[in-house]
Amino acid sequence: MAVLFDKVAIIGIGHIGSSLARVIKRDGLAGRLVTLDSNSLHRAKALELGIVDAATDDVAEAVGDADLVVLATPVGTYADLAAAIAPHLKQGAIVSDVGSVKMAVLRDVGPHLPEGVSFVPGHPIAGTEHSGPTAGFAELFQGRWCILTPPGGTAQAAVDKVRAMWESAGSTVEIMEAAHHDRVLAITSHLPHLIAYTIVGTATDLETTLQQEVIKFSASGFRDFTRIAASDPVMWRDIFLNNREAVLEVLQRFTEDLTALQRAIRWGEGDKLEELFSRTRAIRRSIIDAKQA
Ligand SMILES: NC(=O)c1ccc[n+]([C@@H]2O[C@H](COP(=O)([O-])OP(=O)(O)OC[C@H]3O[C@@H](n4cnc5c(N)ncnc54)[C@H](O)[C@@H]3O)[C@@H](O)[C@H]2O)c1
Ligand SMILES: O=C(O)C(=O)C[C@]1(C(=O)O)C=C[C@@H](O)C=C1
Repeated sequence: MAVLFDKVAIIGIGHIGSSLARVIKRDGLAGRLVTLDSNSLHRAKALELGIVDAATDDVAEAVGDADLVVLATPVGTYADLAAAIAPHLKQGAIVSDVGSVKMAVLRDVGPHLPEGVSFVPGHPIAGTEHSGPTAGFAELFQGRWCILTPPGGTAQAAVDKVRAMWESAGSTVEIMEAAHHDRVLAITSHLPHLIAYTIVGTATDLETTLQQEVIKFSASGFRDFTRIAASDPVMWRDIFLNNREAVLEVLQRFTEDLTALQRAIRWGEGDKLEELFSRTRAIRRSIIDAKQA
């Protein structure tokens, strides 16, 4: 692919930032690729891996002259980072991000950006439970969705350039309202993580009483939960604190459904259990069929 940007700055060269850096390098999307990261070990590793041209902790050096700046740190850092980078942004620059929530990004980043800078928030729906620059890989975004939530009035040319970058990564891009994104992701991503954190926490507490037997006899169902529950604690703390309303809403609904199941088990209502399990089995099969089509 042709060069999309003369200079790109990635803020945070962890799992997602380094995966994007690998794509940018692989596809020659930037004339120069610089990272700003507060962790000196991550800066050194990114240089050693050859996935960036320069790594710094100096904001002006990183974002000065950049045509695209991508925030790829936990969303709780965004407000301070936006305030720090804003004075160094050039006219015509695009600011984007990869954060897992989007309303909070509009709230925390948007107000800091000067006139003449375009804002195209993004969220690649791809990731693993691993963190840091060694956990990244260029194929991470292949065949996955990337949601962009540009605020009304954003220059179309800026949206098109960010779209082209994600399409080069192999993703299908969808434009969405930030509030809608947060409600959808609350159920498809945030609630499942909360459930995984809870179930592994409960099992570990029980294990103390049952003396090690929970982990010892854990079958694949529980192991799947432990993978999700191994996800980065800081990243997920920030997601829940910054998508509070949408998560609390689906959690309320989930709690009611769980109580209904509890009742069905207590009163021996097998038909109710079987009806739900049949419905969810059909959903799983339709997801697999849609993927294969
Ligand atoms: N991991 C996933 O599955 C996934 C998927 C999609 C989106 N995201 C989003 O991507 C973002 C990054 O997640 P990740 O998994 O790559 O995390 P990560 O921990 O692997 O990487 C974060 C990087 O940011 C750096 N950093 C942290 N605070 C900083 C600061 N104030 N200034 C400069 N650098 C700082 C860290 O040193 C680290 O290198 C988060 O906003 C997350 O919500 C994550
Ligand atoms: O597969 C995983 O490990 C993930 O949790 C990835 C996952 C998800 O929930 O789908 C996690 C958070 C992101 O914002 C996007 C993707």
